[in-house]
Formats: sequence, structure tokens, C-alpha cells
Amino acid sequence: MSEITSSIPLQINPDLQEERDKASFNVTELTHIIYGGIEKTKKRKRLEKLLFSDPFFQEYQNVRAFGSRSEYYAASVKKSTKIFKLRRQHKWTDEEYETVLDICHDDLALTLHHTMFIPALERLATEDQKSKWLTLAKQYKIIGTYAQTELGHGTYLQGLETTATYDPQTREFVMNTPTLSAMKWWPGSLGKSSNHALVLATLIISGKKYGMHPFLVQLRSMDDHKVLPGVRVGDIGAKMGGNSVDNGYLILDNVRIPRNNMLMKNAQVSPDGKFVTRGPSKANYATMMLIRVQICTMAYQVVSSGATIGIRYSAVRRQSKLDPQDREPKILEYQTQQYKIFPGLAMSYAFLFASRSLTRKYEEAFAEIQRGDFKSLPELHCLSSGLKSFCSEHSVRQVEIIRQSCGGHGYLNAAGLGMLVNAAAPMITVEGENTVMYLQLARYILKRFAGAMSGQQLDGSTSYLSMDPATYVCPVMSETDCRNLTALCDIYRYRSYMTVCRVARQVQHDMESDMPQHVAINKNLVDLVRAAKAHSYYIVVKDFVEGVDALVASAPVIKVLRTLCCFYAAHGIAEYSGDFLESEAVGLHQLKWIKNLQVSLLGEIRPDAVALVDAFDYHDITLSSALGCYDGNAYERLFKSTENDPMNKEEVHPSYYQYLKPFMEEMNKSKL
Ligand SMILES: CCCCCCCCC/C=C/C(=O)SCCNC(=O)CCNC(=O)[C@H](O)C(C)(C)COP(=O)(O)OP(=O)(O)OC[C@H]1O[C@@H](n2cnc3c(N)ncnc32)[C@H](O)[C@@H]1OP(=O)(O)O
Ligand SMILES: Cc1cc2nc3c(=O)[nH]c(=O)nc-3n(C[C@H](O)[C@H](O)[C@H](O)COP(=O)(O)OP(=O)(O)OC[C@H]3O[C@@H](n4cnc5c(N)ncnc54)[C@H](O)[C@@H]3O)c2cc1C
Repeated sequence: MSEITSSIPLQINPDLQEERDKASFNVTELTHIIYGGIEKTKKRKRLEKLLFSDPFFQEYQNVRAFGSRSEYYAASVKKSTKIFKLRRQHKWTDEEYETVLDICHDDLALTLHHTMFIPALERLATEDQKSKWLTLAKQYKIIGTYAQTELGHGTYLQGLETTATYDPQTREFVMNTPTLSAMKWWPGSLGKSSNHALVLATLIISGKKYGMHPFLVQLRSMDDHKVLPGVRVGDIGAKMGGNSVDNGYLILDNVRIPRNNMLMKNAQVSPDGKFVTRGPSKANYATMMLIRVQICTMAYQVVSSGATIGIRYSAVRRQSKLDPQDREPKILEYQTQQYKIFPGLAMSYAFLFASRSLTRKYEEAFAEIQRGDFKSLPELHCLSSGLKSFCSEHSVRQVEIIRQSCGGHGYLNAAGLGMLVNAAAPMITVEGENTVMYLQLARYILKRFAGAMSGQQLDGSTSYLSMDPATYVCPVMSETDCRNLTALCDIYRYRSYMTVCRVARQVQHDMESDMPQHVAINKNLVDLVRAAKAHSYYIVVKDFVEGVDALVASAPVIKVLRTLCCFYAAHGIAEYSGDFLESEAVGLHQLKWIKNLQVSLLGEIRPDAVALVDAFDYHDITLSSALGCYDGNAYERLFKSTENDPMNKEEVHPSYYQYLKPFMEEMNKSKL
């Protein structure tokens, strides 16, 4: 009788324990730094315990892995309502609720209610409207979504076709979807869950258009959830990932809503149909900016989860031979394996510091905006657009590389990596498609560069564009200089400056050659995006360097983070060496030194790799990966995962009786 069973050993895999024993720093100390202090770590642990002591959260993993789309959605609605009830019961603050979403990896059918509907009401409604709608939303007496994107337009908001026509006789807005391309298409939680939607529509008064404004529309009956007259709503179909969410379509046919259902913080329509604006024209775009900032944090969570799975698995997986006399090594010993995974590890910490810095800037600017001071809005819009694009692009790409680094098992759903990549992939598209967002940043940078050229003193993230490039000398004079974080940061800054400068001059030259501005811009779009990427890379490296420099921590923690920071910067220069050489931020000698350093840093990071991902302190249920579990018992967990596979329910699958058996019988009878 075989002794092979699917029971999970109680002890930690010795290969993983060995890694933990040799860590050079205190993991708990780093965990506290990551979560913002010991109290926050403790609070997160308490919340985790509260959530995961409910067996439902374990069962949910099975539905997620093996359920049909409809079962997965239903389980996710159940999960959402459980969490909403717990929130009310325990009176969680917004911060505590955010922590719960992080713990659950935001895998909630009703996620849009909290991530967009409530923030939109907070930002776009008047105080009176808030006291009504926001209160109802926070008490879950209404469930809502943010319905902006249409079948025909997502990026170009001025092209939205849904109309809200004011009728002064009845003091109502008449909401319409005039064409096929005008139907709302994509909003999360719209298809089946929400009974209300914040519909972004073009306001029309007496035949004149007044741009995009937010309107609160009831979609479903509060008694039986049936769709209201004039409303057609449904799910848009299965997606690559994120299938717990019912992204939906919405068609409105002469749906009348009271005048007060237009959210009027930024613009008002008086009962007799007069239109008055307050604040800047882009004030109604405020909710998108918030989510762009949050996407940077999500990108950190995605890449750090991927790195945790990849590194733990690589420490317990043994394959092939290094030393012919020795046993098969852990695959983490292979330099190529380190080169696939450590960039994701370093990126995790880079994005942690960058997203933290961006969130702080956002909160400061938001407080100013609330006081009616909009001066930081353009800078914040462009910084958040650039970093949203940069962090999402890099994290999704890196997690896919990590998935590949796990060999065949990485391809299994049970590994958790495919689901992670697929769920994270839309970060590149949502809240502004990345190229478009990079171009928003590029447009801002060009303006700032032109300002600097005309002698303006710049401040904020683009202040370096006032530099005199003639004074630049590559700060790396020897191999040892390559470890100087300030020097590496200067190299990024100069590369960005030169990339911006080159495209700015080209656009200017094209326009001076009588090319219309839009033609000149389109001719240079690729280089404009390149400039925005170079600027974003510089900001991320700068935030990482400054973040590590400002840390109050023990010497071993600072040392290991400085090593990671150095690796992150060196790796970027090596990866994009063409750009760095072309901009003359480095010469061939420096590039060679930096590439050598990058490779030798792999070996320095290696002994701390497991400890560095342990510090993220992800709960096994949050990671949802047989390969990345804390105990490292990857094989046992993979085998165990097959128990829940519906394919293994019967010894003989029904398809045998239906198809295979008659086929075999026919074949056996056949004389051919
Ligand atoms: C795990 C993962 C799960 C991931 C899943 C997570 C779930 C998320 C759910 C997703 C929800 C959504 O996607 S909701 C839908 C999101 N949709 C979007 O993000 C749409 C993207 N499009 C836009 O934001 C805009 O239309 C944009 C591309 C910027 C162009 O706008 P316009 O044409 O109106 O403006 P432009 O002519 O380009 O610019 C005019 C000026 O306005 C400025 N401007 C533009 N936007 C601005 C803004 N927000 N704040 C301030 N200023 C702004 C520009 O800088 C210009 O300044 P000057 O140069 O000074 O004139
Ligand atoms: C999972 C998911 C969830 C979503 N949730 C919501 C939601 O809750 N609410 C909501 O309202 N919307 C939602 N959306 C929609 C999302 O916001 C849009 O898909 C997104 O803004 C991109 O717009 P688009 O689809 O029109 O892309 P397009 O603009 O059609 O992009 C297609 C291509 O055209 C290029 N392009 C377009 N314009 C330009 C330009 N000016 N310059 C250069 N290139 C350009 C882009 O770079 C891209 O390569 C969601 C989308 C997804 C995938």
C-alpha cells in the first residue's frame, strides 16, 4: 500500500526553515516598517484572525478555484455582505476597512460600492446631498457603482454620449442612451449587484451641451431588485480574470430623475435651468485621481504577493545539478532564477516607498482642494497618471516572469500566480489606459520644460527640468561609486532630463517647420511616452532612495534595504541600457560596472530573500497559493488541492458513459 497521502505536514519545510534561520535582519521589525508601525501590524493581525476564523473564507477559495462563474459571483456577493456586516458591527474606520480589503485582495463582487461609489459621492456631492445619499450608501441602504465608460468611449470623456437633458417643467433630468455606442459598458458591480449608479452623462439644457456631470440613477427596485422601467442592465460576460465582479452594461430610455440627483458640488443647475460652475473644469474627474493613487498601492501588493510565492517555492523546489557531487540544489541557487525573481522583490520595496510617498502627496493636496485651493491639482494629476501607469505596467510584467520562473507548477491555478496576473492585468487599462495616462504626464512635462527654458523656477516633481545639463558629469567614477544611491538617482534624473529635452526640441522643431501642433505631437508620441516613462522611473528610484535614507531602523534592516534599492536602480539601468547610453547619463565603462554590480548583488540578496518576502506577512488565505504557503509544503498542498477538483469527484467521469464508452465500443466492433 502506497504511503503517499495528501495530508499536510505540521512542520515547516526544512529547506524553508534553513532560509529563515540565516536571515541577517529581524523580519518582524521590517514587517512593522511595511505596515506603518507595531500597532498597525497588530491591528491587521486581529482583523485577519477575525476574518479567517470563519470557515467560509477557506471554502471561498474552493469556489474561486473550481466554481462556475455564477457560483463564484454568488460566493463573492456573500463575502461582500459578510464584510459589510462586520464593518458595521465592529464600526471599522476607513483605514481598517482598507486593511480588510488588502487582506481579501479586494476580491469582492460589490467592491465598486466602496472603492468608487462612496468616494465619488464624497467628492462630487454637496453637503446636503451627502447627508442624504452618502449616509444611505454608508449604511448599505443603497448599493451603487460608478458608470462612466461606454461601449464607444472610455478614454475620451468628452466623447461620452449618454445624455441628461434638463426639463424645467418637471424639474427633472431625462436620462438617455441615444446610440448603441452610448450604452454604459464595463462598470464593476453594475450587471447584477447595484441598485443605484452614478451615471456620468453629458448635461443638456435648452439644447446646449455643458460637458460631463454625475447623476444618481436608481436602477432596480428596493423591494425585489427588479429592473426599473426604462432601464436595461446586465453582465458583459466572462473576463480573463476578476470574474467575481459583475462588470455590466446599462441602457437608459427616458429615465426621469429629480433635479437634486445631479451631484452639484462642482456645478449646479438651478430649478429654472441656469447652469453655474464652481472650481476647475476637471473637478468632476476627482474620483479617478484617487483610484490612480490606489492602483500604485495595488501594484505593490500584486508584485510583493508574486515575489512571496516565487521565492518561497524556489527555496523548496530542488532540480538538476550544480555541484555534480552534491544533491540537487534549491532552484533559488541558480543565478538565472535569482535574476528572474529578485527584480520583483526589489520592485516590491520600490513600489512600497513610491506609493507611500504618492499617497502622502495626494492626502496633502486633497486637504488643500477641500479648502478650495486647487494649485497642486495639475502636478498631482500628472504624477498620479505617470505612477499609475508605471507601477501597473511593471508589476504585471514582473509577476508573469515570476509565474514562468515556477516552471510547470506555475501554470496551475493552485499556484495562485496565473490568477494574480489575470486579476491584476486590468490595472493597465482601468482609470485611464496607461499610454494615454503617460501622455497626460508627457504633456505636463513639456509645459514645465518650456517654462524652465523661459527662465521659470520650477518646483515639485519636475523641478529638475531647470537643471543646466552642461554641469552634468556622471557621478559614477569607479566600481565602488556604483553602490552610491544618490549617484544612481542622479543618473536616472539626467536620463529623464535628456529624454524630455530631446522630444521637446523635436516637437518644437516640427512645429516651427509649419507642422500643425496635433501632427507634430502625433509624430512624436512614442518618444513622449518614453519621456514620461523615464520621468516616472526617476521618481520611483528617488522615492525609494529617500525612503530608505529617512528610515529609523536597525543597521541590518537598513543595510538589506539599501542593497535592494541599489539592485533596483542598477537593474533598471542594465535593462534600459540603450536609453541610458543614448542620453549619455552613463558611458560604456559605467554601464559595465553597473551591470557587474547588478549581478553580484543577486548573491548578496540571496541569503535574505525568504526573510524579505516573509516580512510582507501575507496570510496563506490571502496568497491563495499552494506554492507560496508559509510552511513551504508545496507538494503536499498541490496534491491536497486536487481533492476539491470536481473532475476527481467520481472515479469514472459521466462523459465516459456518454461519449467515450460508445466510441470505444464502436471502434472495437469496427473491422477497419
Ligand atoms: C488587483 C487589480 C484590480 C484592478 C481593478 C480595480 C477596479 C477599478 C475600477 C475601474 C474603474 C474605472 O475604470 S472608472 C473609469 C476611468 N476612466 C478614466 O480614467 C478615463 C480616462 N480619461 C481621462 O481621464 C480623460 O478624459 C483624459 C484622458 C485625461 C483626457 O481628458 P480631456 O480630453 O478632458 O482633457 P485634455 O484635453 O487631455 O486635458 C485638459 C486639461 O485637463 C487636465 N486634466 C485631465 N484630467 C485631469 C484630472 N483628473 N485632474 C486634473 N486635471 C486634469 C489635463 O492635464 C489638461 O491640462 P492642461 O494641459 O493644463 O490644459
Ligand atoms: C476590469 C475593468 C473594470 C472596469 N471598471 C470600470 C468601472 O467601474 N467604471 C467605468 O466607468 N469604467 C470601467 N472600466 C473601463 C475602463 O476605465 C476603460 O476601459 C479605460 O478607461 C480605457 O478606455 P477604453 O476602453 O476606451 O480604451 P481605448 O481608449 O479604446 O484604448 C484602446 C487603445 O487606444 C489607444 N488610445 C486611445 N486614445 C488615445 C490617445 N489619445 N492617444 C494615444 N493612444 C490612444 C490606447 O493607448 C489603447 O492602446 C473598466 C475596465 C476594465 C477592463
